[in-house]
Amino acid sequence: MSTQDAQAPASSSTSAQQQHQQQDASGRQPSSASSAAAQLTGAKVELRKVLRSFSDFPIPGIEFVDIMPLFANPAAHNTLVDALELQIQEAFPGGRPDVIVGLDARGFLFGPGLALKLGVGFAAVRKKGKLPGPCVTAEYLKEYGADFFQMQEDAVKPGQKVLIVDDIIATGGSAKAAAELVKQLKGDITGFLFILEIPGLNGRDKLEGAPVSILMDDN
Ligand SMILES: O=P(O)(O)OC[C@H]1O[C@H](OP(=O)(O)OP(=O)(O)O)[C@H](O)[C@@H]1O
Ligand SMILES: Nc1ncnc2[nH]cnc12
Repeated sequence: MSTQDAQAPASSSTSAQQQHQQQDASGRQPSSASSAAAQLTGAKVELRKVLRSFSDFPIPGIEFVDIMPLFANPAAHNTLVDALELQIQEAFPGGRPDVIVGLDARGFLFGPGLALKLGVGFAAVRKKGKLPGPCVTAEYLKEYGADFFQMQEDAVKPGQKVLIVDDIIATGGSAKAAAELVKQLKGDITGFLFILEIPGLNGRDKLEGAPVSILMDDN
């Protein structure tokens, strides 16, 4: 194991919405936008401290970023979901999506909770052979192998606004395949949201036509 051990972020369980409504230390009511921006900046700092990484997992040469500590502690989990909600408001000003599409398996850790918080539906992209009924299929290559993804044919309705979410973008192969599935279902992809990016793999270059937002982006 390397880097930091899991720590709970200092953040309280105050929701993003509640935080908007609080006054600052001087007693003035800060603008909702600047309050949200400050909350988001603080959350990113705290969440970074919680991540850890493992060398040579699952195969030699891969530096594996472990996101599980984000979910091990309720304060970190709450900070994450609040931060993702704020990131969506900041990065995708066109309004809420109709559906959040999350990728098997780590996109399932926070995608449904985020969809619930936004009051929208959640749809699953699963590895081949796991979903019953008629499905659409797309092949993809990722950082350490090839695979197939599927979605149920009725998971997204034609014209629905779709936000695709996953924990990590590495080569971008998984997210690209998820986008192909949404396009097969005639969904309208409004964007891609990731918690973090593995640098040096140019994953974003594979995702054309919709904005990409990364919560823990260094830029
Ligand atoms: O950008 P890419 O190169 O496609 O890599 C990113 C994908 O790889 C990881 O999933 P993985 O396939 O390891 O499956 P898991 O979520 O089931 O662990 C990660 O959760 C992303 O989905
Ligand atoms: N380096 C990495 N760490 C964690 N998850 C990954 N998925 C693809 N590449 C990864």
